[in-house]
Amino acid sequence: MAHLCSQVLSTSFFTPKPQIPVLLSPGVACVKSFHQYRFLHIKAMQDGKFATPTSCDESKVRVPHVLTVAGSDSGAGAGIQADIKACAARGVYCSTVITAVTAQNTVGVQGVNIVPEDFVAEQLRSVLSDMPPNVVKTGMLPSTGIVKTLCQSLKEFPVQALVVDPVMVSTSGHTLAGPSILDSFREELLPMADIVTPNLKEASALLGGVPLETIADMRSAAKAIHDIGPRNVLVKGGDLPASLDAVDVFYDGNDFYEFRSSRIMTPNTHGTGCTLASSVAAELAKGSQMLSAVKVAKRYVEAVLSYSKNIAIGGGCQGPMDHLLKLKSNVQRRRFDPCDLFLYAVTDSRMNKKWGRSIVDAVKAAIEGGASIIQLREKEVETGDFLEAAKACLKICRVHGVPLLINDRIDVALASDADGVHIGQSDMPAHVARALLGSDKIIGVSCKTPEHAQQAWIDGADYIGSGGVYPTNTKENNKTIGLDGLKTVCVSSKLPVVAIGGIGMSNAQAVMQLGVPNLKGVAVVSALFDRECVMTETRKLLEVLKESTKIAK
Ligand SMILES: Nc1ncnc2c1ncn2[C@@H]1O[C@H](COP(=O)(O)OP(=O)(O)OP(=O)(O)O)[C@@H](O)[C@H]1O
Ligand SMILES: Cc1ncc(CO)c(N)n1
Ligand SMILES: [Mg+2]
Repeated sequence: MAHLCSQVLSTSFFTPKPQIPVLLSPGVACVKSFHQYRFLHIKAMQDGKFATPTSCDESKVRVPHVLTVAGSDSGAGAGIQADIKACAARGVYCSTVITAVTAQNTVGVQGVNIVPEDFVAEQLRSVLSDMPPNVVKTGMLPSTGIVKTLCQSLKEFPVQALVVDPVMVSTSGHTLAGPSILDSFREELLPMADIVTPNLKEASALLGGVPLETIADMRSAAKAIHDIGPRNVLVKGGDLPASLDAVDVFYDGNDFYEFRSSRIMTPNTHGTGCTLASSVAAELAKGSQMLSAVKVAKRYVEAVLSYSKNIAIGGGCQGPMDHLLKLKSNVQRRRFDPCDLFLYAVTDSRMNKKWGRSIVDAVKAAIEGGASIIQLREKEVETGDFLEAAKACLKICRVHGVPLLINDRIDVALASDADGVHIGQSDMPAHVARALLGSDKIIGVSCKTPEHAQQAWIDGADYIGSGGVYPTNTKENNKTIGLDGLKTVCVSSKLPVVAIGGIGMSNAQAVMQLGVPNLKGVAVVSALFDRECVMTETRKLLEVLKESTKIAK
């Protein structure tokens, strides 16, 4: 495999032989010729950075850029709209040349209006002459004239890579580019392409109508299409009948690769092809080699399909996907609910060591016992180990819908994508933590006084922890504020409060019966973790807390 890969990487991407580049300033190059232009991109990619062909200003930041030349889909599942969203999701700037405007929805294609050839040429000139993209990706090219115009423009303004998605028929069966374009595809566009990504019907059309029904057929088709001239071919198997997996066949002229993912059972597959090709283009623009670009793109399509499998947009049977899953997963993260503070379990590395348990085992047991929120307070663990433990705990917490907070360590919270942090008065100020963590994460602050509570509210915290209510030996030199001190803080606090410090089975009821509405629960360390069976102790405490709320009512 390793040698196959190196074969692929060394032969598949660009044909021109490298020449000596003209470097005008370190890291940034002004380029004189087509070959130098391409070589600089290869070199920059090898160095992990790109040269900006038209700029010699070192202070400017390079942005990977894909130009998509495609049709507009009013339903926004495919076409230009899918391309922009896929590029945005992959962190790449996307400019657009629109070749046709389609009236389309989840039912089908109601109309197609082709943009005049000279206006496609004008859009191409506008973008290519002023803001050269790293990669051009093509979608719907509805006329021979438009294909020829594009090829002409690419000769005039060469780019690092050309990704051709030979869009012909929509999934609903409507013709988007008729057979008249096939000759110009075969004769002009495909020979310029670094990769072409036909689905089964398109591969068949490019080869004069051969039937394609098996993976073996897809391999033969990939080889035959490669003979037309593109450097790489990806025959997509989304529509392969009776296939449990979604299998795509990649051929680089030497080797075949099968990219497999499980087939996601969903009607929301409109635009998978556009999304895949745009994602390949985006990865190439960021500097990936072809094989890894295809691998990453395929994984992204699978993730988006899986994320979007149950979304309901439109009444037809071909729904769109939701490309911006990363943004959405933040937005849809369960918001902090003050009731989460009810039984707040705080881990302690010394106690875990004493009882011979891992952090993960301690967390698992507390959750099984009914803890409603977990805080990892690990003062004696190395950062790397803490991060790994946090990630493992997070998996368990997510399964049970229990939020996981990290004590003090904002870096560990960020790196593990934990639900938030709990910070003390001498840690990073809460407003700085808020700026670092963003609006979705939970922030709790330890407060002993009404002034602390007021500041926590101003700083954007979600809750406060108040104590020590009783003397405790888990925290040295910690002033005890007693039930009175707790009550004073609760009464003044605009935020929900969890009581902490020396609370256990014997005194939890007294705390909960203080009778202040924003006291939402108790945080405990020793009462759970300095015991032989964490799960049993958590269960017992939960019962005590439930009982005390009944009494309070
Ligand atoms: N149900 C599915 N589950 C997983 N992957 C899928 C599914 N359907 C398609 N794919 C993948 O999506 C990518 C696009 O393939 P497909 O054959 O659907 O292209 P297409 O027909 O050009 O798409 P469209 O015309 O809908 O934009 C491929 O990588 C394919 O394997
Ligand atoms: C505009 C447009 N481009 C591509 C496709 C293929 O999915 C589509 N349905 N519509
Ligand atoms: Mg399809």
